[in-house]
Amino acid sequence: MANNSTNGEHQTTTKPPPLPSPLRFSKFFQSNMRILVTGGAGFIGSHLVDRLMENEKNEVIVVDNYFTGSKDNLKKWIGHPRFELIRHDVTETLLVEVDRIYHLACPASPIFYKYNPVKTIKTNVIGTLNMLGLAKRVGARILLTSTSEVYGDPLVHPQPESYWGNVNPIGVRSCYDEGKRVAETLMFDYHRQHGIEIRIARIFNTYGPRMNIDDGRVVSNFIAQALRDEPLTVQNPGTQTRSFCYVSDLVDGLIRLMEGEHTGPINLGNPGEFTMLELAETVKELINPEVEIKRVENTPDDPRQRKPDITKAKELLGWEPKIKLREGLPLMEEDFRLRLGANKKK
Ligand SMILES: NC(=O)c1ccc[n+]([C@@H]2O[C@H](COP(=O)([O-])OP(=O)(O)OC[C@H]3O[C@@H](n4cnc5c(N)ncnc54)[C@H](O)[C@@H]3O)[C@@H](O)[C@H]2O)c1
Ligand SMILES: O=C(O)[C@H]1O[C@H](OP(=O)(O)OP(=O)(O)OC[C@H]2O[C@@H](n3ccc(=O)[nH]c3=O)[C@H](O)[C@@H]2O)[C@H](O)[C@@H](O)[C@@H]1O
Repeated sequence: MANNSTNGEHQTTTKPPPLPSPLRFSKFFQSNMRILVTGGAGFIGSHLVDRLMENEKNEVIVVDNYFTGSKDNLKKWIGHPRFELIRHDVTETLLVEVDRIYHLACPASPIFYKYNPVKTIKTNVIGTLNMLGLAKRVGARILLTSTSEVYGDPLVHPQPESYWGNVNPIGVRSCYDEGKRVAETLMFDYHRQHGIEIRIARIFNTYGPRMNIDDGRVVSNFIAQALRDEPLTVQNPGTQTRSFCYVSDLVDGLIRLMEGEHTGPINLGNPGEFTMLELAETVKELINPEVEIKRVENTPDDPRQRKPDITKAKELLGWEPKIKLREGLPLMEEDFRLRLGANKKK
């Protein structure tokens, strides 16, 4: 079972990238970097937009269909002269003059991506094709937010980028994990065939403020449950593991990857690994020591373990996460308290 040998990073292209639009060289052109963020109204996307907007040389355009995202996440930028927000579904074509494309659009919570699996596949395949077509037409560099789910239920632990994965192609999660695998394939085919500048991040579970309260993912579920005095629902067996990365660390990694020299795929995640029972105990201790922990049925094909090998991110991007789970959970708790109107217990 070993690691597989052919990894994208070594497959170079001989074609030069296409030239940007002639408008880029016109005397009226402003020196700003124009950046498209698909899925920018979502959890990670809106934090990425905040960071990109801090640089006064950046203009940011967000496209989103608001399936799981919300204008609320971007309210501080609406009306800003360097910011534009477009209601658009990435399964339809789009033409905008941009230099960079951060392609995040895709529901990420298993509950939401399984809700309409055909739409999830279309978003991953047709959506990524459309964004690659745009990148080709305007000469933009494009970054795909892929996922640790491309490793499926991994038989190698921790997971390096060279591992090809253990994925069920016909299961209820396949719309997402196989969808992202095809999206990665498309990225490399456009790179080899058309010289497009690509970047691929394989993101491991990320958490933080602005996650939807009823998002269904484990960290947001446990925090909301603890604040509502509801039992923390640990899905069986409870020994399955995940590694949780705080969103500000992740955004830093995404920007380093986009502006660096390497195509990836590169794992971005926090190697701290916890069982779901350990996570529940930690949330209970930090947020509500009285809350009950309840065992519930799991869903099919739930990966049993996940932990990123981040050697490449360290060496090639000089990146590693700074915020530990015990530091990140209280930051998220504060945001959830405000939104739920839950007072702190003395
Ligand atoms: N959060 C994580 O732990 C994690 C882990 C691995 C990968 N990722 C990837 O990162 C990206 C962002 O994840 P997130 O956690 O912010 O999720 P999210 O659901 O909060 O954000 C996704 C955004 O994409 C939008 N969207 C969905 N389908 C669309 C479509 N067809 N057209 C236009 N917009 C569409 C949604 O409305 C939402 O604003 C996703 O691509 C996800 O696969 C996230
Ligand atoms: O890291 C990733 O690549 C992926 O991480 C998550 O996928 P998953 O880890 O399955 O997300 P959760 O729904 O948060 O589940 C994590 C674990 O917690 C368990 N869980 C979930 C919810 C809950 O209430 N209780 C509970 O024990 C699940 O069984 C699972 O074992 C994201 O939602 C995916 O979009 C992302 O691509």
